[in-house]
Amino acid sequence: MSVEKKIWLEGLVPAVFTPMKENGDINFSQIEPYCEYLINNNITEIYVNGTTGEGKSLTKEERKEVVEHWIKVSKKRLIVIVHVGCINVKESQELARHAQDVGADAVASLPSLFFKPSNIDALVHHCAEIAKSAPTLPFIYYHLPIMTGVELNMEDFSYRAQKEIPNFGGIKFSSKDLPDMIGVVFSGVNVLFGCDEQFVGGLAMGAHGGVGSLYNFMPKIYHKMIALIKQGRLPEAREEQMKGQRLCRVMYKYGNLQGGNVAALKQIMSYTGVEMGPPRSPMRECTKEEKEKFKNELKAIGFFEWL
Ligand SMILES: CC(=O)N[C@@H]([C@@H](O)[C@H](O)[C@H](O)CO)[C@@H](O)CC(=O)C(=O)O
Repeated sequence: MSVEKKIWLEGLVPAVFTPMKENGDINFSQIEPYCEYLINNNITEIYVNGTTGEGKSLTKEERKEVVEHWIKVSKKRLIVIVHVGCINVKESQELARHAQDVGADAVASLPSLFFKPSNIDALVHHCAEIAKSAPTLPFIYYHLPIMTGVELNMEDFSYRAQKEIPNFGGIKFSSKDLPDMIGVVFSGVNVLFGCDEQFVGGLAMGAHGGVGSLYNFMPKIYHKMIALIKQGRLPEAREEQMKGQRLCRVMYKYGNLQGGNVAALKQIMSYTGVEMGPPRSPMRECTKEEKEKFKNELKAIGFFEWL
C-alpha cells in the first residue's frame, strides 16, 4: 500500500489541549466550541494528543476518543495530525491504525521512551514499525529531546528515514538546535518547528511552519509574524516575537508552580472563552490566589490585547 494522503504544512499548527472536567475526566463537550474557535482564527491544521494535549497522560481508549471527536466536529475543515507515541510499540501501532481508520491526515510519534534508541538504526527501525501500521498516511517524527532525552542527529535520521520508511513525511522539530534543523530542511522534508519562543529564528533557518501550544491563543500574533517575515520586515517580526517571549516568561513561572507548563498554558487558553479545565496529574490547577496573580501578570504584559 502506498501513501495516499500527502501533506506539506506551512502555517501554524496548534498542538491542541485536551479539555478536562474538575473530576479529571475528559470534557468532550468543549471540543466542538474549541474547533469553531480555531477555525474562526484562520487555523487549518491541528496536532492532537501531543505534549500540550497531555497525550501521555491519557489512556489508549481516551486517546482514540479524543481523535474521533476532533475528526467528527472538524468535518474535514482541519487537517488532523495524530500523535500516537506510547511506551510500547504495539500500542503505538494500534493508535496509528486507529488514526488511519477514522480519517486522520497524518500520524506522528515520539521515539520509544524507556528503552531509548541509542543510535539512528534503532530510531529508524522503531519509526518504521509504527509507520507501517498506517501506510496510507504520512508519518512525522516528533523530535522533543528536552522531554525524551533522545538527542540523535536529525539530518542523518531524515536521510535514512526517507530511504527506509515509504510514508515518511517530515519532522516536528521541538529542539532549539537550529544548526541540526537546517540540515533537516536541506534533506528535503517538511519541517515543523516546535519552539514558539524562537519561531522567527526557526523560520529564518528554513522551517516551513510551526506546531506549538501558543498558536492556540496567540494565532493573530503568530500569523502576523509569518506575514512580516515573508515581507522581509524583520524588526517588526521581532516585536511580535517579543510578545511570545513575554508570555512565556510568565507562563514558565506559573507552570513551575503547577508542576508543568501545560497546566499554566491551559489556564491561559481558558481566557479565550474555551474552558480547558484542570490538567491531569502530576500537574495541578492554580489556586484561586495564584489565578488572580497570574491574570494580573498577563494583563501587565498586554496579553489580553493579543487575543
Ligand atoms: C516542550 C513543549 O511542550 N513544547 C511545546 C511548545 O509549544 C512550548 O509550549 C512553547 O514553545 C513554550 O515553551 C510544543 O513543541 C509541544 C507540542 O507541539 C505538542 O504539544 O506536542
